[in-house]
Amino acid sequence: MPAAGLFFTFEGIDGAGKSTHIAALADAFTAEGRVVTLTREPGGTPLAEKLRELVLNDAMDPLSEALLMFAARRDHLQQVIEPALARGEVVLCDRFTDATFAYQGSGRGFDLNVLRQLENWVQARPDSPQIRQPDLTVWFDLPPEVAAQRLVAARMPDRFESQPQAFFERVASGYAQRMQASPERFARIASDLPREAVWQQVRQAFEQRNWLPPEGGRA
Ligand SMILES: Nc1ncnc2c1ncn2[C@@H]1O[C@H](COP(=O)(O)OP(=O)(O)OP(=O)(O)O)[C@@H](O)[C@H]1O
Ligand SMILES: Cc1cn([C@H]2C[C@H](O)[C@@H](COP(=O)(O)O)O2)c(=O)[nH]c1=O
Repeated sequence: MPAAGLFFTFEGIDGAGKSTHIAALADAFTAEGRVVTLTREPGGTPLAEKLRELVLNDAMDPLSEALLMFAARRDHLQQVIEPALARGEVVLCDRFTDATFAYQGSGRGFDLNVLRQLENWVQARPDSPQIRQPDLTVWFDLPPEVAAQRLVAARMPDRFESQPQAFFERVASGYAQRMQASPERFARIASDLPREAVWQQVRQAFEQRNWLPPEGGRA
């Protein structure tokens, strides 16, 4: 029987350490013989990458920002995520809808009920009464002041990365609320630790759910 598709998303404030570990997870699944689709939001398709350029660089009001995030997501789901899951692949997606609730909802103060409605429309599936949601969301939880220190050394800030620390405190509390609402979908990773200690938590989150074997556990 072909393997079932698996959809995993990675969340956290800017600089929390997602990218560092997504590549290692892709290697771990590939080593298990799985085909991996590595992708990101906003982005992942030619159209969604164009929308990414706009939302990361152009000034706009919170409703426009939220609508563009969901427009990019709709295209990404239809062109990349759903087809990959239908082929039985492992989809590793750097950010998804929890980011919209955290950034546009808690960060910008945009109406959460409108976001819930958009989530229901955009993630609707023709073959199921349930909307598409990740099988697991890995949340890299890092204090905003630590993330800011890490990013200073890393790159030029975009529209989101240049927000003040209070914005990222609201974003972090938005992630905490999303986890509280669906605890079974989340693995919280204490991320203010050395890279190897963070990786061990990430790996264990997948081993505990039997999506990866114990590290070094194969002959
Ligand atoms: N555990 C760690 N300790 C110290 N520095 C780290 C750790 N993990 C990642 N970093 C560094 O912090 C910076 C941000 O990491 P990374 O790019 O992985 O974060 P991110 O969550 O993907 O960020 P963004 O969402 O903004 O793209 C990088 O320079 C990375 O090398
Ligand atoms: C999906 C999504 C993303 N954002 C923000 C969060 C980040 O600041 C950027 C993406 O940059 P990254 O380096 O690729 O993480 O976009 C958002 O505000 N809302 C969303 O739904």
